[in-house]
Amino acid sequence: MSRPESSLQQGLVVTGHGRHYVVEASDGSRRICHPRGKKSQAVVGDRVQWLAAPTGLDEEGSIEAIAPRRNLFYRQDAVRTKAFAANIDQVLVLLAAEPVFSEEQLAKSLVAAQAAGIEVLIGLNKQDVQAPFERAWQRLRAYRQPWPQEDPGAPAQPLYPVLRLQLDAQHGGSDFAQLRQRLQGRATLVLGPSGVGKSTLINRLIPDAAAQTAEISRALNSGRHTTTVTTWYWLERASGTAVLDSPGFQEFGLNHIRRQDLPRWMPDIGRHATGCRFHNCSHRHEPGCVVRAAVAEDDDAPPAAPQATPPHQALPPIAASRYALYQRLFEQLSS
Ligand SMILES: Nc1nc2c(ncn2[C@@H]2O[C@H](COP(=O)(O)OP(=O)(O)OP(=O)(O)O)[C@@H](O)[C@H]2O)c(=O)[nH]1
Ligand SMILES: [Zn+2]
Repeated sequence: MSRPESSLQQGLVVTGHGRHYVVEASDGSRRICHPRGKKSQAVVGDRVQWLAAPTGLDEEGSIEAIAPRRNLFYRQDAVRTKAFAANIDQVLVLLAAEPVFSEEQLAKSLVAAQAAGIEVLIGLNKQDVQAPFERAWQRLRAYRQPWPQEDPGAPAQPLYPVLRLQLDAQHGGSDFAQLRQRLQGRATLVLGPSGVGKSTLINRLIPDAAAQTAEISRALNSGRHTTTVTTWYWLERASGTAVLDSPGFQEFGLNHIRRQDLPRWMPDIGRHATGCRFHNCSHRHEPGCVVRAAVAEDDDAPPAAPQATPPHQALPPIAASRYALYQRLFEQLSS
């Protein structure tokens, strides 16, 4: 009996668990695929070539090849650093008035995203919980601080976009329209600690998300809670607008990042780190360090007048909390 040979097709990995992946074909249909061979480790967001099993034999396909990735995002568990998503345009770090967030976790996720060449934005949810929201908003002051751009003609931009959200309300919060705009045409990975409103956001953006996840976990038969799996949801396939739900970011790690590269991924440190006496200055104890000289006395002090010495003119000071984080991350990372 001769069977028709199936041919290679293009697909997108929309979720995966163990050695099972859900691959979406160009017509939107989805099926479970196994990777061919032991080494190929696909992650969500991978563009793959897959082969359908001959009709009538098996529903499951096989992943034959993974296309080169634009970027790759890592997370950390107790034992190792693991890639978990690829080809992402943007990371949204979602925080909330409550629970109180860890600035170290925030800084780490920003560093990881930037090191992967991915744009970032921060959302602060639960605007209705007023006093805690105000405290959290103040804690984000260094992140909201406008910085002059490298191009002297360009207007100053916040270190990171920080959006005020109220995701369980009809209006979505002061900056919800801006969030929608920033999501448009991009694949955005949503990161954030437990309880900040990630599910609320996903369900709001994708009304049938719960049904989709139920279907996927049935298909994968994972028997696990589905938020342990990163999943790709389309908001609008035609424009390439998608959001990716992800496991909580307490598992976040930076072991793949070299500590001497840290200033590149902490733009407030990096922008100042151009005039130190030693070219390999670690910005911790060296004489003639421009970074240490630029650290604000403390975070509650009014912003110091910009230093007038070129080439650092008009750069704002580095917040003391950000410099402390730099030191801590530097010590955590391997050389
Ligand atoms: N007050 C207030 N509560 C909100 C807002 N958005 C979400 N919540 C509530 O915050 C709680 C946590 O929201 P979830 O969407 O489950 O948070 P999550 O980030 O998915 O949490 P995990 O599933 O633990 O990762 C829920 O009780 C929501 O109803 C908001 O804007 N204001
Ligand atoms: Zn220095």
